[in-house]
Amino acid sequence: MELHIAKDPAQLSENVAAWISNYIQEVLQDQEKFTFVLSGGNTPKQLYSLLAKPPYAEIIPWEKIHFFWGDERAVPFEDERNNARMAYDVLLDKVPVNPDNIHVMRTDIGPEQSALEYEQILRKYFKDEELTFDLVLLGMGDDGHTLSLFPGMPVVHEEEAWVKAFFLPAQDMYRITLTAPVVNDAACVLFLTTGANKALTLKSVIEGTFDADKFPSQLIRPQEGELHWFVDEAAASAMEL
Ligand SMILES: O=C(O)[C@H](O)[C@@H](O)[C@H](O)[C@H](O)COP(=O)(O)O
Repeated sequence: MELHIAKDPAQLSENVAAWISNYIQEVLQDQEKFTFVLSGGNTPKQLYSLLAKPPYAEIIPWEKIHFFWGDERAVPFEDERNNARMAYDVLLDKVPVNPDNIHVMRTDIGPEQSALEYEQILRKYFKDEELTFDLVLLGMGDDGHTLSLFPGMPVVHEEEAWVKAFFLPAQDMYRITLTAPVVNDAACVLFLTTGANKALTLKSVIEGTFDADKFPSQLIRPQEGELHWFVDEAAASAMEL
C-alpha cells in the first residue's frame, strides 16, 4: 500500500488528476483500451472537473476509455444523488468519450435486475475471462464503508456475485454495488479521502486490527494490483506516521 498525503482537498485533486493522467497514458502504451471504474460521493467531484479541463481534457485519450461505476444509489438518473449523473455533469458530458463506452448501473429498472444486468455487461466486456479493471477509484465514508459495502450489511461478505443490490435501511434506498473480490482483482485501486471527520476511521482502517464488518474499506486489498490511498493532511491527522 502506498500513502500519498496532500495539503488540502484542492492539492489532493491536482495530485490525483496528474497521477491518473500519467497512469492512463502509461497503460495505453501496452493495450488498446482502458477500464476506469468511477466512484460517487462528493470527494471526487473536484478531480472529475479537473480532468474535464486542459491539460487533461486534451492529453487523455478519452475515446479509448471504458467507464464503469463502483456503486450506484437506486434513484432516477435525474436525481442529483445519482452517481452516474454526477459524473456526466462534471466530466463525461465535457470530454470526447464514446457514449458506447459508458457503462452505467441502471436505475430505471428494479435494483436486483440492474445488478444482474450489470454483471452480464461485465461478463460480456471481459469475455468471461478474468475481470481485471485497470483503475478503480474509491471513496471512504465516515463509517468506514466503501463502494456500497456498509458496516454490518451481508453484502460485505459476498464472495460469489460480482454485483449486488440490497436495501439500505439507514438511507431508505436500494444500493447497487460491485463486491470486494471484483475490486481486489483490479490492476490498480485508488482511495480518495479528505477531512478531519474521517481521521479516526482512516486510522482504524489503515492501522487498526482487521474487522471487515466494522470497517468494510479494509476488505480492499488488491491481490496483485496496486493500492494507493490519496488523503489530505486533515484525514491523515490521527495516524502515527
Ligand atoms: O455512492 C456512494 O455513496 C459512494 O460511492 C461511496 O462509497 C462514497 O465513495 C463514500 O460514501 C464517500 O463519499 P464522500 O466522498 O461523499 O465522502
